[in-house]
Amino acid sequence: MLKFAEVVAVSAEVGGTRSRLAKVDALATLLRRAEGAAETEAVVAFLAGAPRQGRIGAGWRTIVALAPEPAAAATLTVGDVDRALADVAGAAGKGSAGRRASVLGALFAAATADEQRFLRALLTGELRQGALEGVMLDAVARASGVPGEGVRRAFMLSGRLPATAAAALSGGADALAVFRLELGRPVRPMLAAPGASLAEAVAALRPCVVEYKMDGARIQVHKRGDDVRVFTRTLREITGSVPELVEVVRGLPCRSAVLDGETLALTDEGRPRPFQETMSRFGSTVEEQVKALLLRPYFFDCLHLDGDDLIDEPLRARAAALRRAVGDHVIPGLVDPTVAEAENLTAAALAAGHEGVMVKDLDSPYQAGRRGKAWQKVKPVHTLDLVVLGAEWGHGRRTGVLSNLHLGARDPDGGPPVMVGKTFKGLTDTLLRWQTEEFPKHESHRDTWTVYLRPEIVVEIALDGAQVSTRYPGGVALRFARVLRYRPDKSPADADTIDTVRALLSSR
Ligand SMILES: Nc1ncnc2c1ncn2[C@@H]1O[C@H](COP(=O)(O)OP(=O)(O)OP(=O)(O)O)[C@@H](O)[C@H]1O
Repeated sequence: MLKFAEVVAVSAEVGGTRSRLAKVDALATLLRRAEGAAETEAVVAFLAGAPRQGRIGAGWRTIVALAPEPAAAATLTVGDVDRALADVAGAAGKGSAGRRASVLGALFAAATADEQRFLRALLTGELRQGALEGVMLDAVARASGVPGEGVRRAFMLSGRLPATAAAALSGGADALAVFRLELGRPVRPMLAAPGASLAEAVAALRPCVVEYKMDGARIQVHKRGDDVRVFTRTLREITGSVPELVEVVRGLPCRSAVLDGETLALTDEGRPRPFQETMSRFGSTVEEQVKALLLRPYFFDCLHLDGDDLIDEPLRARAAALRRAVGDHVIPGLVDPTVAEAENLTAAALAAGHEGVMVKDLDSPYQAGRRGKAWQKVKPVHTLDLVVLGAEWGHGRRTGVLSNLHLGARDPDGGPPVMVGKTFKGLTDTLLRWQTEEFPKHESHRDTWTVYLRPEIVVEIALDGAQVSTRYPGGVALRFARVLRYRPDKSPADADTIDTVRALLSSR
């Protein structure tokens, strides 16, 4: 039986080194020692910062207020903590608040000072480390002896890191092979790599499709008869917020389907409404709620149709299934166009207010969770998704307002984000107001000029490129960065990496 203190120690070790290899080693050593599925799942969930019970129903205030005298010796096991959290999460009905408080009180009282700190961070969500996923998958592969590809695939199909780890460690490759696309359970979306130019992307991927890259929000829709569910890019279910999409999909001429697409609302002139408005329909708080916006779906992929799994089929077959399944709701695009035709399509996409186009290899399978070369995006401006590390108080007209943002790129090895620049350009009054209200909720500390944040908020930045810098720790700084919009649909694990920023040095 693993001691909880061992998990806490490994978490500190992983956080304390920048070496990917050392992180993988430390995690794999611990995973090998876990006994049975429940213990493995709990260890992986703790290390990833997300208890497998999900939300346990105790608020932030309750948790930070728990400060009993720490235990002198580490006696808690992983199982003890996991059971206590299950108990707290399961408390329901009359007296449940009291029950939660007493179980949590006893748990904290049995914990050492280090364990208390870890638990507090775990339960307030501060420890949630999406960035650790890649490292953890490598560690699972190492500890189980299963090739990384098999582990990654099972995770992308299940979306569940603890269950993937438990299957790999208990049953190896055979247990992972059982993971399949399941109706009702979202898979990680396939992503696109930046393409250099339209002509190069078309030449590299031919035969290809070229489609509008619409400026909306990603959706994945699962239909089983009348049961329709809608998920976001981060696999959050939003079915209840988007009845009009549910209705469209219910009416499609198929029994069962898994569809991938983009959704947005249009103005009366048929141009895309601002991204923030679409996101506000997903229940986000970034901007004021915009009422009575009718979202429309534009589908571009089909992973399952009427009993057939298509995820490993080439795009050519998936696109044919898509047309059968959704008819008019297909995203605008051309199959196997000439470069001149693709250029006309791009001009039409930009003229209609969209971001650019996607070029996709017709022979490629659906690579869930991958940002591969089979899909390439071609956009006229560079954009990056960066993590907000802090914001400075403004001057003059902006006194008392959090303005100049500190921006960080993701460390692909799971370390803290690396600062690459600052900007206050592009911030509207609404965004400034929102920042000033929202940022203190994510504060880690502050000084006279700056409120520093936990790395939780992702912002999309437009820029002209990057330059070598001696001032910033990654050796690279953004050129002419300006804020485009906040990305509540992305977690810091989805942010662009320092390697992507460095790659811009050569692409000028
Ligand atoms: N035709 C399309 N095919 C695939 N994705 C599309 C298409 N049109 C719009 N999109 C959107 O573009 C995204 C894919 O681009 P990318 O892989 O760069 O993701 P991203 O990091 O969210 O990109 P960006 O920040 O540029 O939107 C998808 O997640 C989807 O929301």
